[in-house]
Amino acid sequence: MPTASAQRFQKIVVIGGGAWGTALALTAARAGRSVTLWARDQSLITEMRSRNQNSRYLPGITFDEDLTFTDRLSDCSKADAILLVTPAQTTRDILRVLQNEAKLTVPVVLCAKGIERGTGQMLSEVLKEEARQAEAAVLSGPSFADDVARGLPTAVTIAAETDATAQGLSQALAAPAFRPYASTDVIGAQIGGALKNVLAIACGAVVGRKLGASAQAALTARGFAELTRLAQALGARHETLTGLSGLGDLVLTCSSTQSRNFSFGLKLGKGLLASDLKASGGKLAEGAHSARIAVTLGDRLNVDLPICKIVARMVEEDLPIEEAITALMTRPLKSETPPA
Ligand SMILES: NC(=O)C1=CN([C@@H]2O[C@H](COP(=O)(O)OP(=O)(O)OC[C@H]3O[C@@H](n4cnc5c(N)ncnc54)[C@H](O)[C@@H]3O)[C@@H](O)[C@H]2O)C=CC1
Ligand SMILES: O=C(CO)COP(=O)(O)O
Repeated sequence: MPTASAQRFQKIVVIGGGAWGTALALTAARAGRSVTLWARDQSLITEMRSRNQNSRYLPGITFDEDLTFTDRLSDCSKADAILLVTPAQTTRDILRVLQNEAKLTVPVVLCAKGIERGTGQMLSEVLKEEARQAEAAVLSGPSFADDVARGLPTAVTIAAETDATAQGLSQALAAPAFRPYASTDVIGAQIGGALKNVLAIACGAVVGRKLGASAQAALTARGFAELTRLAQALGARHETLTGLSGLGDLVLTCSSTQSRNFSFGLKLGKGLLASDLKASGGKLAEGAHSARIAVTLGDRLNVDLPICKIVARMVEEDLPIEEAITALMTRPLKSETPPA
C-alpha cells in the first residue's frame, strides 16, 4: 500500500534518455511510479518503445518495465516531480525551455553532477534563477547507471529544500534494490558529486601511470580533504560529506574503471592528451568540465584545491602526467589538520 507522501509523487517525468536518465526511469517504475521518459533523440525513443532497449547508453540491458516515452517537453506539465538527468552544463538551457513549456511549480530533482562553468553556481542555484517556484531537490550517491538498471543494490541521498519533499521523494522512489536516504542539505549533496568527478580523473591518472595502490589511497584521502574544505565553505553539513553523496561516491568513482571520469584519467596517466581525448568525442566525463570552475570557486572562497588545480591543468592545458606528479609531490609540506 503506497504511503500518502509517496502518492504525492505518483507521476514522474525523467528528462534525459542517456544512461542515468534511463536507469532512473526504470528504478522509478519498479518503485510503482507512473513514469514518462523524455529524450531529444527520436531514434532512441523508437528503439526504447519498440525493443525495450537503450543500446547506445545501456548496452546489453532489456527492460520489461512499463514506461511512456516522449520527445515533447510540454508533457512535463503533468508531472508531480521532474528528474533532470542531462549533463550539468545543459541544465540552464533545458530549465529555460521547460519553464516556457510547462511552468515549473513541482520539485525538480537535479541528478547531474557538476558545477555550471559560466557562473560557478550549483545546479540548485541555476534552478532558482530559472524557475523560482520549483523546489530544488538533488539525487546523488554511489550509483552506476548500469548497476541500477540491472537492479543491483544501490543507496543514494535525496536532498530537498524541505524535509517533507525529501521524505516524500525518498518513499516514492524507493524500490527493492534502490534505497534513498532523505536529507535537507541540498548544497552538500551536490558538491560531493561535482568534486568526486574531478578527483576521480586524478585517481585514474595515478593508476594509468602505475604509481601503485598507496598513491591511489593517498590521493583519495587528500581529495576528500579538498572536497570537505570547499563544501564547508559553501555551508554543507559534515554528515553529508561523510555520507553517500560525499565519501561514498568518492570511493566508488576513485576506484572503478566502470567510472567514465576514472577511465578518462586512466588514459591521461597512460600518456594520452586531454585535447585529443576531447576531440575524439567519447563518453561524458563531467569532471573535465567542472575542474577549472571548481578551482575558481575555491579561489573566490579562499579554499585551496591543489588536486583539482592539477586536474584542471591536465584537462585544459594538456599538462603531462610527469609534470602533474612533480607539481603535487613538491608542494610545501603542511599539517594534515589545519590549525583551528
Ligand atoms: N551514468 C551514471 O552512472 C551516472 C551519471 N550521473 C550524472 O548524470 C548526468 C547525465 O549522465 P549520463 O546519463 O550518464 O550521460 P549520458 O552521456 O549517458 O547521457 C546524456 C544524455 O543527455 C542528452 N543530452 C545531452 N545534451 C543535451 C541537451 N543539450 N539537451 C537535451 N539532452 C541532452 C544526451 O542525448 C543523452 O541522452 C551527468 O551529470 C552524470 O554525472 C550521475 C550518477 C550516475
Ligand atoms: O556518478 C557516478 C557514480 O556514482 C558515475 O560516475 P562516472 O560519470 O564517472 O561514470
